[in-house]
Amino acid sequence: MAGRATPLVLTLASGSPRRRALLEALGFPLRVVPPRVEEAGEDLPQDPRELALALARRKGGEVPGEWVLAADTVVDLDGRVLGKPRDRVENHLFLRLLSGRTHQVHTAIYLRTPQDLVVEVHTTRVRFRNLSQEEIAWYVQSGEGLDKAGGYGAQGLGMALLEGIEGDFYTVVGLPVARVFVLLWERGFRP
Ligand SMILES: Cc1cn([C@H]2C[C@H](O)[C@@H](COP(=O)(O)OP(=O)(O)OP(=O)(O)O)O2)c(=O)[nH]c1=O
Repeated sequence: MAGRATPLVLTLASGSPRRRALLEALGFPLRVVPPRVEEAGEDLPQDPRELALALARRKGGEVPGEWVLAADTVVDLDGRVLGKPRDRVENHLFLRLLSGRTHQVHTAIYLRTPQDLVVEVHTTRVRFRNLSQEEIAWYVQSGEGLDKAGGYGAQGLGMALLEGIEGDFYTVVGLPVARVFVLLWERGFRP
């Protein structure tokens, strides 16, 4: 119809319910297309930040659309990547490693627009309390950490494990949402 622009839709190349909820909370019209990518492999970088960037690119590059957003979150304990735990035993191990220490959470974002492509990585430092074996067992049996990088969710029961956070909280839970908001806003995509 003359004079009526097609409403913009942001294609979210992610199966993460967290990412979806954050963008929906801001009112962005979304189309969710989970990418089917291998998140492991010999061809991926070892460096945690580079790994997050490579995976975000891989996810976003898979999905067609005019406005496409993808992200990847990596937990980095002194250079060692802690991915999603394979099972409860590994989740237990991860929490023992994280206990009483500070780690970094890197979230890379990939935003493809009709004008350009932005790929960048954001980092937040998270410090865990000293956790007892009983506390770790309590958390692991909840199952909350199993689908999350590092084996915990700072937005859920995992809040009880934290001593402090330095940086953007939303970077920890999977999307530096204020930065995404700015990138979209600057390009004329407003919720
Ligand atoms: C550290 C941490 C991670 N996470 C989540 C965010 C991400 O969803 C997940 C890391 O895995 P990702 O591979 O980044 O994302 P995903 O597999 O859930 O979704 P997709 O690849 O389809 O986009 O861990 C939390 O929800 N809370 C936390 O505190």
